[in-house]
Amino acid sequence: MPISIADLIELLGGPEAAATLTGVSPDAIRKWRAAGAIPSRHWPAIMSATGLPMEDLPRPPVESDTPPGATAALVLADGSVFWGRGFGAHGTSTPAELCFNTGMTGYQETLTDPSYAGQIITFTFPHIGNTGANEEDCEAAQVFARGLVVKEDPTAPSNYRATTDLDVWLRRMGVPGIAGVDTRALTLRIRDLGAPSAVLSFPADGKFDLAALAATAAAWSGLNGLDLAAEVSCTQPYEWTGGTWSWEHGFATPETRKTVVAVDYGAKRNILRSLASAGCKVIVVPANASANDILQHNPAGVFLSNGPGDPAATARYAVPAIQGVMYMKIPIFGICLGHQLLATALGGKTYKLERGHRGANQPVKDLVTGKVEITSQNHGFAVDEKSLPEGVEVTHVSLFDGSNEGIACKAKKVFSVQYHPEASPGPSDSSYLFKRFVDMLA
Ligand SMILES: NC(=O)CC[C@H](N)C(=O)O
Repeated sequence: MPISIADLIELLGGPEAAATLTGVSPDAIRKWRAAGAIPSRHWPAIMSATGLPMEDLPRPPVESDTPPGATAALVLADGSVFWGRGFGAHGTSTPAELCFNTGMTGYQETLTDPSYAGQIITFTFPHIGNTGANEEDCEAAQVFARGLVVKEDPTAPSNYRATTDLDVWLRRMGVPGIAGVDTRALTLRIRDLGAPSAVLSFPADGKFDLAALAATAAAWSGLNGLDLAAEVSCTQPYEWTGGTWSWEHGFATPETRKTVVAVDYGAKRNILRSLASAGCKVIVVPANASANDILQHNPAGVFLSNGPGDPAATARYAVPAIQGVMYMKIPIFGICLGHQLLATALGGKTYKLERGHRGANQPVKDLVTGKVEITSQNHGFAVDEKSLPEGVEVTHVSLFDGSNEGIACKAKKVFSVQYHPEASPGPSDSSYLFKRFVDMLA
């Protein structure tokens, strides 16, 4: 069966296809592209490998095309433009991976999750902002996401816990938002084309240079190979105090006994709170802490946090530290990026998912008990089960796409999950994992 250029490029993936196209005449490449034979997400790689100038990307409409009422634009690397109404902070985001999150609640926790560094978040739920914003529902002191895309304009908040509205809060956080976007069309595009690079622009003067915005997005190398944990981590060790929040009591002040060192690759606060509420005295150390830096606190256990970016890039310095801790037979628990790093330290590999998992309704099967948990998730990379060495057990699997969601190595007293047992936002079906970890500690 003859294979088309488009199939060939899809099959090889962008960079490999680009390499095979080196030496092919620019005119031929232009012709294929004009005929729609080159999937748009591979253009940047192919164009940079073949030396074709970026100006060859299709020209987006000129400035005078700004539709009436539009004050912000989401511009994708392929030059397509989604117009809307800006809110939050004026300005233009740095280029980022455009992803979507299916959560219906908890937008403030999602926005402050440091694992979203390097990404622009599209919410598929159309009404974002209804419950305003407050000081308590923050998973970090700032928003690391580079922009926010929503369907409806945020309305005035209706919630007794709100202290301000989403627009004002986002402005304070210095992050631009865009409303009025057809988020269903955008989500289908992200699903079908893979998470594209994009720039969100909400300029104070209302002027758009769309060609420049598209070129900025297209020139960005994407999340592959990027170590973002180092950018969002704390810089000095500190002790975390404070437990989880409840409606009756607010934040708990639990009694803590066993010392746990939590490596901060971009830790969400509710993980630290969950560890404290499970009885841990939590010492947080920076992402680049060595095994010695960790062990000097004499921990009963070590926790590896969630975090942004490509796990393979962070692994370069995180894996030797984790292996040093494992050598001392200290129990380890990892979540999300922490799961990917633990798997790497055990000899496994990670890869980028075709479609990331982001939302609060992700079914995961516990292969040990056969039970299904509905989980909160936010990841674009995953552990390759085939790469796991003997002695490492696969404990959880995604019921959406069969990808890995958890591992354990009993001999080494370590386990980890790809999803978020601390919820925030989302269901707390999996909160038992914090107790399981504490029960392992001497
Ligand atoms: N929430 C996380 O820790 C995300 C891990 C990693 N950055 C990924 O996208 O897969």
